[in-house]
Formats: sequence, structure tokens, C-alpha cells
Amino acid sequence: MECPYKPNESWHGAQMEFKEDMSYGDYLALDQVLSAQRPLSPNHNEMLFIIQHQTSELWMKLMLHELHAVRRQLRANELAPAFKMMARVARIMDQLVHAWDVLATMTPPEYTAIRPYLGHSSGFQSYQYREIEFLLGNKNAALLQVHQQSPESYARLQDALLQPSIYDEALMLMARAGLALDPARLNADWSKATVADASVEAAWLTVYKAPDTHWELYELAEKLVDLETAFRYWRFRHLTTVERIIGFKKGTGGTEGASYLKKMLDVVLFPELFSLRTSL
Ligand code: HEM
Ligand SMILES: N[C@@H](CC(=O)c1ccccc1NC=O)C(=O)O
Repeated sequence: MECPYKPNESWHGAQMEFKEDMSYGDYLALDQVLSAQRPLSPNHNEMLFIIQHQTSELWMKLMLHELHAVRRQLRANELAPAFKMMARVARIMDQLVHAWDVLATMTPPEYTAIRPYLGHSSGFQSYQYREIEFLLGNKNAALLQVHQQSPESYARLQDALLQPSIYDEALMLMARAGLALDPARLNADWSKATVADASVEAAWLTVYKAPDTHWELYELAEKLVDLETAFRYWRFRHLTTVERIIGFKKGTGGTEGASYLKKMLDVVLFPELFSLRTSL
């Protein structure tokens, strides 16, 4: 039978030769990305575990790219581009919320076959996740210690710890727009986690009681609420997936496991944006 492959025939006009030109794989550095999956166990399901984490880290990289830009835009009073980026971050978070469905196809015996190979490594050591938390105001200086072996991530995290969070920037922007905020809150110790403040709640209440007068701040508030809501769903799915797969075992990172993650569900990033709703 004649071989159907004809080297010189084009297919729908597609470029077939890449000796000189940059190809898809070149542009995306696919050789690097696709050679970075290195299972340690003989178990079939470890590939799912690795790719689930690597894709999450890639989306986190994009979230950080967007969140740093949001902070710069807020500092520059450029709200319209900030809104677009905040919406993107919330959609990425939604994507990560749905990604738990893929991981949940891994059963306890399947994970038990992989777990001994993980040693003490844990998502707790994700420096990108920690930077996202810090940028959103959930600061905790003690957690820098986890990254002392890696000067680059330590420096990034330290910078995120010491600089105002996105929420702090939103409050400074509100003050510049003429809303009355306690100067002590505007000069807070940025390395500390956000603490609810009465003057902040009163200012957001002013915005929510007259949206037409404060439309941009109203939109900013709702974008922040979208973001926090998506983040809470992620935490919740992490906890429920973990309970489903390892029950109440201690974590490889050294915490109590599910009960630690349950405590993290109580974290409120933008407290006044939720408490004000009781007064509306
Ligand atoms: C079988 C799947 C998973 C299990 C059993 C699991 C379990 C745990 C446990 C027990 C902790 C607490 C820290 C510790 O002691 O280890 C933790 C923390 C964490 N995990 Fe997972 N996890 C899983 C999947 C994931 C995935 C897919 C991600 C996405 C990147 C992730 C990200 C994190 C992060 C960021 C933390 C730190 C949370 C914080 O400090 O608030 N985990 N995980
Ligand atoms: N903390 C998990 C281990 C774990 O999930 C993990 C281990 C290595 C790399 C990423 C991980 N994911 C999230 O914590 C456990 O206790 O089983």
C-alpha cells in the first residue's frame, strides 16, 4: 500500500517547517514545562497530584501578576483597569475552586500509595500562596521562617509583608476621595494582619448608603467582596477534599491537618465589607 504521508504536501496551509521560525513549543517553553513532572512513586495517580499542584501554581503566578498591578493602579487612583484585573483574579480563583473536582477523583487508597513519598513537603510551604494571602492582608510574619532556605522567595514575601495590602491601598484611596478614616488605621503597622476598624466600617457604610454619589468606591467594594468570596470557596473545597482523602490525619507539613484548615475558614480578609451589611 502507498504511504499516505507526503512530506511536501501542505495541510490547510499550515506551517510545517520550524527550522528558522519560532514554534508553539518554543514560545511556550513546553520542553521545560512538560519535563517538570517527575513522579517519585510507582503509583499511576501521582501524575494527577503533580499536575493539579503545578497548574494551581501557574494560576497563582498569574494571580500575583494581576494583584501586584491592582495595587499599583489603586495607588495611582486608576480604578477602571484595577476593576478589570480584580475581576480576572476572582475568575481564576473560581477556576481553582472547580479544579478540586478533578483532584477529588483520587480515592484514599490511591493517595495513601503516594503520601509516603511526599516527606514533610506540603502546600503550607507554597510561597506563591503565602504571597497572595499577604497581598490580600492576611499577614503573618512567623510564616516567613518556612522560606528561610530560599532567599528569593523570602525577599518577595518580606516585601509583601512590609508593604500595604490591596485592602490597605483601597482604604488610603477612600481617604484621598474625602471619606473620613481614622489616621491610626491609615498609618497602621503594615506587617500585621487586617483588624476591623470602626471608622472603616462607617466609611464603607457611607458608600453603600449612597452608591450613586460614590459609584467607583461602591464598585471597588463589590469587586473586593467577589474576590474574598471566591477565596473562601477555595479554602472550603480544600478542607472538604482533604477530609475526603485523608480524613483527620495530621498534615505532612506538621499541622493538625483538617482542623488547621477549618480554623483558616474563619479568616476574613476585608472584615468591614461584611460587617457593614448588618446595618443596611
Ligand atoms: C490530596 C490532596 C491534598 C491534601 C491531602 C492536602 C492537605 C493539606 C493539609 C493537611 C494542610 C495543612 C498543612 C500541613 O500540615 O500539611 C494543607 C495546607 C495547604 N495546602 Fe493542601 N492538600 C491537598 C491538596 C492541595 C492542593 C491541590 C493545593 C493547591 C495548590 C494545596 C495547597 C495548600 C496550601 C496553600 C496550604 C496552606 C494553607 C494555609 O496555610 O492556610 N493543597 N494541605
Ligand atoms: N499536606 C498533605 C500533603 C500535600 O497535600 C502536599 C504535599 C506536597 C506538595 C503539595 C501538597 N499539597 C497540599 O498541601 C498531606 O498531609 O497529605
